[in-house]
Order: sequence, then structure tokens, then C-alpha cells
Amino acid sequence: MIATLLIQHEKLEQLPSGGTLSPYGVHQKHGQITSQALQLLSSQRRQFSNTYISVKLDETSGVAVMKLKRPPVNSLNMELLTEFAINLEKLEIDRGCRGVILTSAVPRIFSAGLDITEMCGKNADHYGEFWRAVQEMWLKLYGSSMVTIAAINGSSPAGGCLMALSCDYRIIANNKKYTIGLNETQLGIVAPFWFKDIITEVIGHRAAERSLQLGMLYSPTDALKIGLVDEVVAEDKVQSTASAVMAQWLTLPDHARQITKSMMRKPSLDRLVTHREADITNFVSYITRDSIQKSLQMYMEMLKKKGR
Ligand SMILES: CCCCC/C=C/C(=O)SCCNC(=O)CCNC(=O)[C@H](O)C(C)(C)COP(=O)(O)OP(=O)(O)OC[C@H]1O[C@@H](n2cnc3c(N)ncnc32)[C@H](O)[C@@H]1OP(=O)(O)O
Repeated sequence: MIATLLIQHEKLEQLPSGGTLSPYGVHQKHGQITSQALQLLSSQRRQFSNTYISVKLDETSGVAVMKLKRPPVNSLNMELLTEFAINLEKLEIDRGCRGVILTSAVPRIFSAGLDITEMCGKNADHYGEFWRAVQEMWLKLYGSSMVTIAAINGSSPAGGCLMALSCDYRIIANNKKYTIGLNETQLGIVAPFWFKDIITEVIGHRAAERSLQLGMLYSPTDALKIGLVDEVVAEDKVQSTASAVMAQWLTLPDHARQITKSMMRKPSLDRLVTHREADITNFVSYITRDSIQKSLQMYMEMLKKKGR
């Protein structure tokens, strides 16, 4: 139902010629193909956009660029998470798409993580539904058979870091104002077991334990030192580096790479799938505790004061 609504709401991008570039191909309005339209045709770009996500798929390379666009900080609310999962699923089943570059359309911010307002002052049903959407986003992204590259062009705490960690490769902009990490303990909350699993898989047990206990946020160069990201590049080279790395990964036969990826990731994915309902129940009973609600409210107040 949500999927159908979202697909119906995809914007048809206007071509300069007056035709439209729909997600399913180019339609000429006036029967005459201009040179601009021909250029667009030769690069075969399909684009679609929802409220908080935009996707451009270059059919020649088979690479889609998916941008988060929820200013001011790309916090992950229910709607963004749902759009994300639906768009990724659409690309997953699209034979023309082999890789996705995940990045942000908001300057200086990749994603501020889960929208804290979704976890404060709401009822248990809401929390359950929200958590299912968070799980779904992760299952789709971590379980994707496509090559996924995070082009981290801004700060990426908590859930933003989880998204980046779920990709196959991470490139971050060299700007010491940007930070990345799973900082949940700084909010007075505990990162769920699957957040813990994935950071452990990426940076190893010792570094993950220290990082999680202290809720550490790293500068790009420190993140590189512990293996939380794979490359630090100049701010204006993030997208081009992501495209170059993607092209390299796509030289490998999909079948062999996909099976290898699935072999590596299956145990963690299975663990959440098996315990999915229990994880939701745990989240709801944890988040509805008075002490946790207080911690989150205090954190939000601190953020608001800082912004003034
Ligand atoms: C069992 C429970 C487990 C749950 C696991 C939880 C995972 C999570 O992801 S929890 C979220 C953790 N996120 C953070 O700690 C990040 C908090 N935000 C920041 O550190 C900063 O906002 C920033 C570095 C991302 C950006 O800084 P800046 O550009 O200076 O922007 P502001 O701080 O002024 O923020 C602007 C605006 O946005 C609101 N906001 C920021 N983050 C969130 C968020 N995660 N959720 C909701 N709203 C957020 C902030 O309050 C400001 O609002 P206004 O004051 O109304 O403008």
C-alpha cells in the first residue's frame, strides 16, 4: 500500500525539450527529439524522487546515486526509513542496477541518525512500528546484493553511522568538523545487538567495545585509523572517488561477489530475522522507561540549546 502510494508520487523529471524522463524511460511530448534529449538518451538516466529520498540511476554504468534529503540534518523518521527501504527494493529488483552510492543532499550532514522525536512522548504502538521500520531499512541495506558505497559528505552519528557501516565501502570527506560513530551511550541509551554486531564486524572486537562503551565520535582521520571508514578524501572528491571505487567493484562478476557477500553477512542478518519480534518488544519496553524518556528529552533540549 505504502509502496504503491510512493511509486504513484514519483516525480516525472522535466526534460529541457519539454518531454519527460520517467522512471521507466523517456517519453517524447512533441515527437521531435532535440540534441539535448538525445544526449540524455545516450546516458540513459532515470531519476525518481520521493519526499526525503532522490534516486538517479545511470543505466549505462548500472549505478544509482541515492540521496537523503531531509533538512536540516537528515534525521531518520518513519517516512524517510520507509521510502528508503522501498527505493532500495526497487533498485534491487531492477536488472539495470548493480550498485548504489548512498550520500546526502544536505550540506555538512550525512545523517544525524534516528529521529529522536520518533522515540519520545509517543505510545507503544508507535515505537513498535518505528522500530520495525528501522530494522527494515537495515535488513534491506545490509542484505543488499548490489554493491553499496557510502559517500559520507558530512557528520554521521549513531543511525547515520549504522547506514554507512551497512555499505560495502565507506568514503568520508576530509573535514575535521565531521564526526562519525555509534554515540548511543552519550544519549544514555544502549545500541541494539545488531548495531553492536555490525561495528564489531567492521572494526573488530576490541575497538568496537571501546567505541561503543564510550559512545565515541571520530574525526575522519581517526575513523580511518580504526577502520571505521575505508578512505578519507578531499571534500570535493567524495562523489568522484565513490564512482571510481564503484567502477572497480563492478568489474567483478556479480554472481561470485554476491554469493561471497551473502556468505559473510548471512549470520548477522539471520540473527535479527530470527529475533525480530523479540527485538521490537525489547525496544518498546526499553524506550518507554521513564529514565530513558528523560535521557532522550534532556538530550533533545541540549541539542536545541546548542542550536540557538
Ligand atoms: C534502544 C534504543 C536504541 C536506539 C538507537 C539510536 C540510534 C540513533 O540514531 S539516536 C540519534 C543519535 N543522534 C545524535 O546524537 C545526533 C544529534 N545531532 C547532532 O549531533 C547535530 O545535530 C549534528 C552534528 C548532526 C548537526 O549539527 P548542526 O548542524 O549544528 O545542527 P543542530 O544540532 O543545530 O540541529 C539542527 C536541528 O536538528 C535537530 N536534530 C539534530 N539531530 C536530531 C535527531 N537525531 N533527531 C531529531 N532532531 C535532531 C536539532 O534539535 C535542531 O533542531 P531545532 O533546534 O529545532 O532547529
